[in-house]
Amino acid sequence: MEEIALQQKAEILIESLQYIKKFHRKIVVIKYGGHAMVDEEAKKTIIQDIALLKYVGMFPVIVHGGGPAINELLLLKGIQSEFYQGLRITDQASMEVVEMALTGQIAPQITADLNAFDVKAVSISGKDAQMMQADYLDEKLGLVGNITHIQPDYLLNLLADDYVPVVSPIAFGPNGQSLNINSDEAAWQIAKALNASKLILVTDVDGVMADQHEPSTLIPQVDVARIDELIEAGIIRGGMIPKLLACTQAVQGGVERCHIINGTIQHALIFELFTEQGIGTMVKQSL
Ligand SMILES: Nc1ncnc2c1ncn2[C@@H]1O[C@H](COP(=O)(O)OP(=O)(O)O)[C@@H](O)[C@H]1O
Ligand SMILES: CC(=O)N[C@@H](CCC(=O)OP(=O)(O)O)C(=O)O
Repeated sequence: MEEIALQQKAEILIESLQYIKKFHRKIVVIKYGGHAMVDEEAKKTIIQDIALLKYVGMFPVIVHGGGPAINELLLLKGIQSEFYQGLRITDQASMEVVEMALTGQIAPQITADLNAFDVKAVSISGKDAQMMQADYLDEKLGLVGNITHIQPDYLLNLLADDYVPVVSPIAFGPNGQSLNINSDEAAWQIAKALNASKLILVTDVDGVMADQHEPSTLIPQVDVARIDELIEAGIIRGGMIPKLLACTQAVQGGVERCHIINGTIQHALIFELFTEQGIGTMVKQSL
């Protein structure tokens, strides 16, 4: 019995060998969405998975979100918040709260959790070293940014020194003004600038579904050429639109594959990266 269990363990490790080899020394950008951070058990396994990716020789880069935590802090401070097409209308008072939640709470927590696994993680704001530069997107949205340039040197130096960067989606705007960036947007821009092999968007739904409320209708692969059609048909709505647009930009910008996965499934990242069938929805470019 004991021997069979050991044999199975060895087989599992050998099955993952081809993937470990494929992604060795490759950059994988992981967008860790706010909704996937709500479940404590799943949160623990995401951190373990990232630590494992690092220890088998990949270069994970984390871009985190935190919509629910920002909402909670705004509520506590009595500040009303509204969204326009998935983007938070951000005035100066809200911006302070957004920055406090993202760079003051969420990034240091993810970093500390990773460091507890002896991974050298560091939290950085997109503003640091002017890494993520942006302009105002639309005056109706206030302090929301439109990324104009990613300066990747700082991130590349961190990776070369074996650090795992945990990036908050705050950009350096005109005169150093902090600008609020949707984290899906920050993630694809960073993935493209780093020439990443993969972009993985971790959310709290299984992927793109033909019927959004029916997990059995999961679409395992979407070609970028079909995305507009799926949006026009009303199959992809709400928060899924920026995700698929981010995937489109990433794969058109040279990132080989983009995946949307459910981070509330324990060890979702390992399923995606180290198994033949993967998990969630893969977005790829037509051949
Ligand atoms: N076709 C679809 N398949 C799956 N989810 C969809 C679809 N269309 C719209 N959605 C919505 O997109 C949401 C995911 O986006 P969002 O809530 O912004 O995630 P996150 O906070 O992780 O960035 C889902 O919870 C779901 O309500
Ligand atoms: C401009 C804009 O909307 N910024 C987002 C940034 C956080 C985010 O994107 O978090 P999720 O990934 O959890 O949604 C916001 O203020 O909520």
